[in-house]
Amino acid sequence: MAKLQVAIDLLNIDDAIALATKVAPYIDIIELGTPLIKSEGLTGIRKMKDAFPDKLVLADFKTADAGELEANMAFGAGADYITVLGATGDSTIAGAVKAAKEHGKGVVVDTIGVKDRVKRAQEAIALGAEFVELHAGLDEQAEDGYSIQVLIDEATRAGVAVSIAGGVNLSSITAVKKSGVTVAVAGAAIYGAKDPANAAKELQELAMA
Ligand SMILES: O=C(CO)[C@H](O)[C@H](O)COP(=O)(O)O
Repeated sequence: MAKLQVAIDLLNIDDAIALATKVAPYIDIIELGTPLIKSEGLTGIRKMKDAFPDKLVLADFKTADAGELEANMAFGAGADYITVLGATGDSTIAGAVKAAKEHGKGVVVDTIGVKDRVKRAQEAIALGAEFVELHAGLDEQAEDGYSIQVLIDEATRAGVAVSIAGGVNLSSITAVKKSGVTVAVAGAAIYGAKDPANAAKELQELAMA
């Protein structure tokens, strides 16, 4: 059974909260996507956590430096998780982990742009990350020949707690879940659906099957 995370890549917090209200019954983790955080800042995190105090809120900071400082900012605003780039140095991850321990929260390391995602995932878990996102970002997904299967294969051999992000949808969720992920991340498959609540419900049913 995998948890389901909705990645909200909208630009307006009121729209994001309206979407989260529709899908919350089927979702474990509400992610404020990087564009949403750049648009709305820490106030957006506060508003989302205030609206959903019983849900886990993930701030997709994609932190590249000043790990402890940025993690303190995110956790202080109410986030339960912050993302830190796997491509950055170990000390940045370690700094964010230090802040997470002080707040009783968690660090998710995002492997976007990392060549050897499995090796970096194992290193990140050793540094104290709660789980690692095996991630093909929106640009990589748009490249010719992209298939989520590469992430599914990596999850199968990672041997550590991972999520998959990058094209999780109703067609791929069963294979994603079977790969043993801790969390399946779905963005466009939910916020771009005609009926986001129904899309989230169907994804959750398959993630739990
Ligand atoms: O973090 C992200 C981009 O950097 C996206 O939220 C993540 O890739 C989700 O993608 P999708 O919409 O394909 O589910």
